Amino acid sequence: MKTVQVLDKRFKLSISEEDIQKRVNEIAQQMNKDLEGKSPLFVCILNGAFMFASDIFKQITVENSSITFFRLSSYVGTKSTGKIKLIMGFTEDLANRTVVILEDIVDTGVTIQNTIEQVKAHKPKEIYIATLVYKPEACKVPVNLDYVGFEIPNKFIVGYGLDYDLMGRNLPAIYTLAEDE
Ligand SMILES: O=P(O)(O)OC[C@H]1O[C@H](OP(=O)(O)OP(=O)(O)O)[C@H](O)[C@@H]1O
Ligand SMILES: Nc1nc2[nH]cnc2c(=O)[nH]1
Repeated sequence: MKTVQVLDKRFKLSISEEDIQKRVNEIAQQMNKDLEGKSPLFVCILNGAFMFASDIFKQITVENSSITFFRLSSYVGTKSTGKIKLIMGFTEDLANRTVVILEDIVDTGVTIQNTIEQVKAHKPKEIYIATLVYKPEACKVPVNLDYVGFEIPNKFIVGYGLDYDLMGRNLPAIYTLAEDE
């Protein structure tokens, strides 16, 4: 399937399901090496990262790994509102833990920056950051990403957890908004 229609917009295939799975696998294997002996706590940023987090976490073999969920929201349609809303915070104790933040996308960087601040407030031992997709041209804040699946141009994407007006999250590949949309 080379193009998809999501609501009123057309999107073109940009990262295939096979390429995503291959890259996710590589990242998970690297994490298994880096996190050995650290009893890491993975933090999935809902909603968008649920698919990435699930695919990564299934392949984590590090002893005493656990996962929790944190929910923020800022996008409406294809645009960021610039304001982050905290919808669901942490219930776990992050103090002195190795925390691995799992994001689907770092775009302007505002969400990841906000997440890092909130995680830091809980005094973790260290923080690793993983994102499946990164838009370097769009990112407005300095952020140190430990694991990046794909660097992509500054265009709106959908699929593999990412939505357009709540739709399209179930697509197993990533699609980019068509040029003429
Ligand atoms: O780098 P930024 O410009 O801040 O954008 C990245 C964030 O945008 C999306 O979340 P969204 O606010 O759409 O919520 P959702 O995950 O529930 O779709 C995505 O899941 C990231 O968390
Ligand atoms: N669906 C979607 N959500 C985003 N959040 C930040 N950037 C994007 C994007 O390109 N697509």
